[in-house]
Amino acid sequence: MSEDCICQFVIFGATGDLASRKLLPSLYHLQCAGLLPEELQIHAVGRRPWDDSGWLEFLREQLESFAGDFHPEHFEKFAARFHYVRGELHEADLYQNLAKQLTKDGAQQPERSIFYLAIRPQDFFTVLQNLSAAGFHRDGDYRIVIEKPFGNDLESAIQLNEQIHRHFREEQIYRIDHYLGKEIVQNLLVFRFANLPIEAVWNRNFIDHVQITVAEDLGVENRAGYYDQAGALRDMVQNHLMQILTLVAMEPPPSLEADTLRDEKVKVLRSIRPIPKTAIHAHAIRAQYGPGIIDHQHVPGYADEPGVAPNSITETFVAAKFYIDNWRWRGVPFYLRTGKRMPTKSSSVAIRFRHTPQQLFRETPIDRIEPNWILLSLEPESLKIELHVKEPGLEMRIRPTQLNASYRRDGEKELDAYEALLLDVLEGDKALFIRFDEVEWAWRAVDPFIKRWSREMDYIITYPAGTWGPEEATRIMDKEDQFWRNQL
Ligand SMILES: NC(=O)C1=CN([C@@H]2O[C@H](COP(=O)(O)OP(=O)(O)OC[C@H]3O[C@@H](n4cnc5c(N)ncnc54)[C@H](OP(=O)(O)O)[C@@H]3O)[C@@H](O)[C@H]2O)C=CC1
Ligand SMILES: O=C1O[C@H](COP(=O)(O)O)[C@@H](O)[C@H](O)[C@H]1O
Repeated sequence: MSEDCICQFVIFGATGDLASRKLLPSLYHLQCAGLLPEELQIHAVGRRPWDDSGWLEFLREQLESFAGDFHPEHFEKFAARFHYVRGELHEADLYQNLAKQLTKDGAQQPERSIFYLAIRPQDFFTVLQNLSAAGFHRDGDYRIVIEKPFGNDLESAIQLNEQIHRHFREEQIYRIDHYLGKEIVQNLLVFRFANLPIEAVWNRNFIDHVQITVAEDLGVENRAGYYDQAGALRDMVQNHLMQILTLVAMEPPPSLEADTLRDEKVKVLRSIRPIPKTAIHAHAIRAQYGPGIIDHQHVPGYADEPGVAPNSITETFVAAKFYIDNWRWRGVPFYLRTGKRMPTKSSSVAIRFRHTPQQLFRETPIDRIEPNWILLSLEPESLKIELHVKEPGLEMRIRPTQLNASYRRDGEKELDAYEALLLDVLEGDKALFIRFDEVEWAWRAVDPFIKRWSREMDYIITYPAGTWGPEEATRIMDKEDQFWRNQL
């Protein structure tokens, strides 16, 4: 066994949606690419009454469904790394069994290990406390990967952080936001800071508004246990969308070192204008999907999904407006929107520029002249700039065209966000993980909505599945000529 290899990887919540959809396929792809340390053992923790063979059957099914390419010969080697550990998260037995399994014969302490918390946020602390009591403490070489949302609101996030620090050192904590592992999200930094013409117009003098959309066609699937408590604001806005916002809005950092980047991101979050209690409805709208049609198939509404509480008013859609009160962005609205059961999976940053000061080409009706846009699509990946050109012919009519700056060359393969971030955890590289002050200031930005909505528990508007959300979502826009950009 190589000396500096961290060779024990424990997944809490190994039977959950995150594990099935993302973690297990990513680990499997790393296996296929020969990127996992030879000695790595993976301990799958779940409460289902299985032995190793029951787990392996489940593992195979999940990989066949979600890994894309299933190779029996890679699977055999991958499967050989696994052990199933059955237990309830709040019972000490589980951790004692784990400690036995991770302690070599004759050793005093369990081996160096990574613990991945792919569980509901309300269980994070229970697990950490139990781990610490079982001997996986701050003095050993243990890495803890904590999923988002970190906490349930500002207060609980601060409390959770304090509690964690009683048992573990900050260096041991990897707060993950997998959007930071997406290459196109990282490409935002390159686009902005490696291109002089872009950075020169990236401010309030030229930009009318910014839209960040993360749309999913999936519904809640089988994860109501987690989602019905969380809702879209906590699940997506507080973390993924806020992280994208910081990368769009931040100042150039002095270097790409993890902490200098985080310092700049925190400055953005601290500059977000606090939303007064009386202005919540002008700044945000929440909604829940009803029944509808996606891909020609009827799908049920959220209220009829398995595990959703009767009369749940959990939001599956949020549109919100933020202002960043600094020299660069004062007065420019940032519109954020996310939803489940929208027509398609698509995530984007759409930046609309102001109109030119003079309308010279009068043969094109003024209401048909859309200002320039920069359209950065995270999924499917693309980067476009929308400009005007002259329509061929005698008249000076203009029409929009798109410059496509998409950057992936044929054959260049996308590394999945989780693959990249899991490798970082194995290598101990924290550059793409979140510092607590980022979490804290992101909660401060969304906390006014949480507080207000927690007092409005009797009603939520709905939108038909397969649509771009409720029509009311344009209500938060500042000007009549602003509209959600659905097609890029
Ligand atoms: N799903 C996704 O796409 C993503 C999820 N995340 C984050 O991952 C975390 C988990 O989400 P997700 O996987 O969707 O949630 P799920 O509800 O699908 O999974 C929760 C997991 O915890 C297990 N569990 C729950 N209670 C206990 C218990 N008392 N004892 C033992 N095990 C228990 C469940 O076991 P069982 O299967 O038996 O119920 C399941 O394996 C959340 O923080 C979420 O924000 C982050 C990015 C993407
Ligand atoms: O964190 C989460 O992200 C997924 C969407 O991730 P993506 O990489 O597929 O865009 C979302 O489905 C889930 O609800 C949320 O917890």
